[in-house]
Amino acid sequence: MAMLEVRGVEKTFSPGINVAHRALDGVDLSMGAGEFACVVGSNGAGKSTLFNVIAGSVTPDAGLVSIDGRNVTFDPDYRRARVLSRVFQDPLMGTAPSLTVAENVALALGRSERGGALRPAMRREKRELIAERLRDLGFGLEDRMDVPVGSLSGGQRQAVTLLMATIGNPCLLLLDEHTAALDPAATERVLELTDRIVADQKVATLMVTHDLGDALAHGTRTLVMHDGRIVADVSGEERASMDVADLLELFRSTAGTDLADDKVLLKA
Ligand SMILES: Nc1ncnc2c1ncn2[C@@H]1O[C@H](COP(=O)(O)OP(=O)(O)OP(=O)(O)O)[C@@H](O)[C@H]1O
Repeated sequence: MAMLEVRGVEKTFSPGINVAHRALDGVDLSMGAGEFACVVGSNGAGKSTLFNVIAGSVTPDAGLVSIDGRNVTFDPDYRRARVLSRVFQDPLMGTAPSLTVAENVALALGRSERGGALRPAMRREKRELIAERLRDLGFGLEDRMDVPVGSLSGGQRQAVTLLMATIGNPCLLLLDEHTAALDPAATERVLELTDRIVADQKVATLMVTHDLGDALAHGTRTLVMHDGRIVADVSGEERASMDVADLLELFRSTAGTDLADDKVLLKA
């Protein structure tokens, strides 16, 4: 069964006035467990709006969204929180920066007392479990459990955020340019970790990226968006044999124009 079904989704902002813009123009998408699709596209193609509709922070004008077989089209975002996690470009959006690494992970585990009682009350088994999960990340965070998340490097913070986003085994993971603020070395490490988490947990994953090389090197599918539509969806051997030049050509032939993305990265 599909973990995510998006059918005929349409969204127009400011309808009825001159600047009305159809941000999503009939989007269909089906994702199975463990599928990992990278999403690329031109400026204003509708990538963020699609994520917002899937996450429930924007309601579509038409169409449906279903997660793990349940129609969630009109459910508010907080009612999807158990089945869906989203990681943003800014790692501080998914964490409490003044709390320690261990406290943040404990909060995500959902079994902790709140506020100041958290640290002394954290039992040894829970600390050991958290240390083990941190060790698995491979970022040395098991030795930094008691430092505030705000003092970590960007890559370490995104590693903690990824752990927190997936510790509750969501059906669906939305990665919203989650490496865009990182340097190339940290980006590489966070993407390797992302690949590992998606493979281990078999979570259906969508990742927006402006790096066309990463969009082909990571995951199992590449989706190309333009003008509110998914204009290409490549996987399997076709994708495996593609390079960045092929992806640009695919964009040109399916969108009918060159890719116009002021944040695009073309490394092979
Ligand atoms: N809240 C909003 N109100 C009005 N227009 C909006 C709103 N959100 C998005 N839009 C418009 O919808 C269109 C799609 O925007 P969206 O942010 O989804 O594109 P995107 O593919 O994420 O772009 P980018 O890569 O440039 O961030 C754009 O024309 C944008 O201006």
